[in-house]
Amino acid sequence: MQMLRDSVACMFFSSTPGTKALFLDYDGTLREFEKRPEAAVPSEEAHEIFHLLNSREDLKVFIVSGRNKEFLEDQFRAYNSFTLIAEHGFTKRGPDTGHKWRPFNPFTDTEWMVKVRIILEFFTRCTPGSHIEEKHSAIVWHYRECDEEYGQFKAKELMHQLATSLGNMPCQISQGSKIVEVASLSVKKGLVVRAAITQQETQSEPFAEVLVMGDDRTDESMFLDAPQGAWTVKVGPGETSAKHRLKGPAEVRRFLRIIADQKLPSTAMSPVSPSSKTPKFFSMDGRKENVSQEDDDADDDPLDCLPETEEPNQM
Ligand SMILES: O=P(O)(O)OC[C@H]1O[C@H](O[C@H]2O[C@H](CO)[C@@H](O)[C@H](O)[C@H]2O)[C@H](O)[C@@H](O)[C@@H]1O
Repeated sequence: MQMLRDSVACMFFSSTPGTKALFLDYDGTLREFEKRPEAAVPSEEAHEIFHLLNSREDLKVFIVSGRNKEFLEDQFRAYNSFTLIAEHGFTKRGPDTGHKWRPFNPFTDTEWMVKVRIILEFFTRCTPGSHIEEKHSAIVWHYRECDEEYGQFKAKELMHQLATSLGNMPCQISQGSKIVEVASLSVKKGLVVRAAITQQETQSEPFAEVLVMGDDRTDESMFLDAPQGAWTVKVGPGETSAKHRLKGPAEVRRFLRIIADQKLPSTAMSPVSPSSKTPKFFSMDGRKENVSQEDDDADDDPLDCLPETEEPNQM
């Protein structure tokens, strides 16, 4: 696995032909963690980057988050070219839904939440510092503010309790960053990526490039379901199926700023001219279409898109 190099950003310049897609997780990827979810809002610096990305007609930005629709709408409503995906793929809002929230699967069953809430309330009562976040299709037990060791111990116990109590109810239990989350079985971030790629293909304009960034276990399905030629980026440490890595949200924002600002740091040069490259196109069966040998090689070394005389800028 390689660290994501700055030079990869040149695949996402406006002078590169075709529409490019960015699938971005929120917590732990675009934003550092905070003790309470409501405190982790985008910084001014992040808003500047979102503003620049929003004004790029050649980019489609997808915020693929575990947050509920109210939070995402509050924070991202100014960016009307963005598609917002709430609760790991439960509902979405963007240009193609007329900026109205639409469920991905209108038959998502959430009746199991009543039973889960009772168990989480019991654990909250006996774990000082913990709290519950209730969403529309998922319910979360937070223990970031607990005593480190005791919180971890209770989280393990809760995972076990949920696994034995929920039987074959249509929900999935997962442990994220200082949270235990129970979500509807029919939601998965990877399905969002697949649907967007397929929709773009049916409009006869497959994405020229795809970038997927996430820090959490729920983001692994995006890495796995992304097309073969996609730039998949794990943010932070840990096992992953992503091909590249960045250290944390600050590096993610720095990388996105390079795309948004359209210049590579220190080299300050423009990317390869549009006419000198054939765009590579993705299809959902994992093959790349319309890919010349030259472009295939460019996948192996993104520095190929820079003029040969320049020194590469590596991270
Ligand atoms: O898919 P994401 O956008 O990464 O959302 C995953 C969960 O993120 C939130 O929890 C995390 O961030 C909180 C704020 O920094 C932090 O307090 C918590 O410990 C983290 O796990 C969110 O509250 C959850 O609903 C999301 O599922």
